[in-house]
Amino acid sequence: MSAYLQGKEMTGGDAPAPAKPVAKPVTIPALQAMRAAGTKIAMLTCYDASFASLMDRCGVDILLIGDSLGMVCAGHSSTLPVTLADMVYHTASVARGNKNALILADLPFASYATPEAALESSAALMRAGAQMVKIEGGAWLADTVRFLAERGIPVCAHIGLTPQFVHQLGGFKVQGKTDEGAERLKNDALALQAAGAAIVLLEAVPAALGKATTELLQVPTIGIGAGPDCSGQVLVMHDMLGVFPGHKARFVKNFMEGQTSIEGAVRAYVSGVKDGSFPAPEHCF
Ligand SMILES: Nc1nc(=O)c2c([nH]1)NC[C@@H]1CN(c3ccc(C(=O)N[C@@H](CCC(=O)O)C(=O)O)cc3)CN21
Ligand SMILES: CC(C)C(=O)C(=O)O
Ligand SMILES: [Mg+2]
Repeated sequence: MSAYLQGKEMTGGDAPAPAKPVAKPVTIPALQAMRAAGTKIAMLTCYDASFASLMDRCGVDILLIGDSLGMVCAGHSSTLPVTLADMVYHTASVARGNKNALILADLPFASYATPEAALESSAALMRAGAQMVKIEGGAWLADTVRFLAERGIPVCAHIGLTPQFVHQLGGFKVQGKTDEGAERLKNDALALQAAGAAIVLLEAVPAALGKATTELLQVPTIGIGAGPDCSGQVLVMHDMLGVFPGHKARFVKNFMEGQTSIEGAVRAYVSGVKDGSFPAPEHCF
């Protein structure tokens, strides 16, 4: 035995420290398993390498490079001015800071008008480090979802309040409030799942509809203003850190309150999602 090991044995005496759980990369099958096990999925938007490193360290499961960057980073009043080049730049930045979180990037406005355009735009994001792309729209996008999924591009389908449709919706308004609207949303979710969507994201819908849609689907759902019964939650990082100067939506909670660091706030968000305490009734429609 080497002197080094002998020395260790002589000073040792205590039981070996329990192995620190090694963080594993979050994969799409892992998200499906989390849904099956009832483990909530914690997602945050992220736009740069430093925050990616921090969020990854705090156990955020999915980092979303959201086209909300046009509003929170660039100061626009909607997400429409965001370009594919903007999304590629921020996706590559986040990917460089990340180790284990799954990287999801938004396809920006008008970059997925046809399946072929969606493939080309998605390929640019995947080359920059995205592992899944998100598109806004209902059953009309089923062919696009299938076209991407069949070619190795996992898709998150974003329904409910779809901010790229702000001009048709007449503002950032809660969706699925009527019986007809709720039925349409559920049918959209089923059609997108059948086309191969790996995740369905529900934005600004009544909590009861978030629950019903989640129960109807086999794939995980991620909610933002869609109640506590989705498989996971997402917030815009500037909202949960209380630094966005614009209008504060009902679903937003400032996790800096009661914390003394950004890392503390992100950890509070992750545990709030995981233990089901976020969203609370005051954050729901
Ligand atoms: N900072 C930020 N946070 C977001 O959540 C976000 C963005 N930006 N940009 C892109 C979209 C826009 N989103 C928004 C913006 C505002 C409301 C909002 O104020 N909703 C009203 C509902 C009003 C109604 O239905 O009449 C609310 O009271 O929450 C919702 C979603 C979500 N996304
Ligand atoms: C609000 C989330 C879901 C989003 O799409 C974004 O940040 O762009
Ligand atoms: Mg978006």
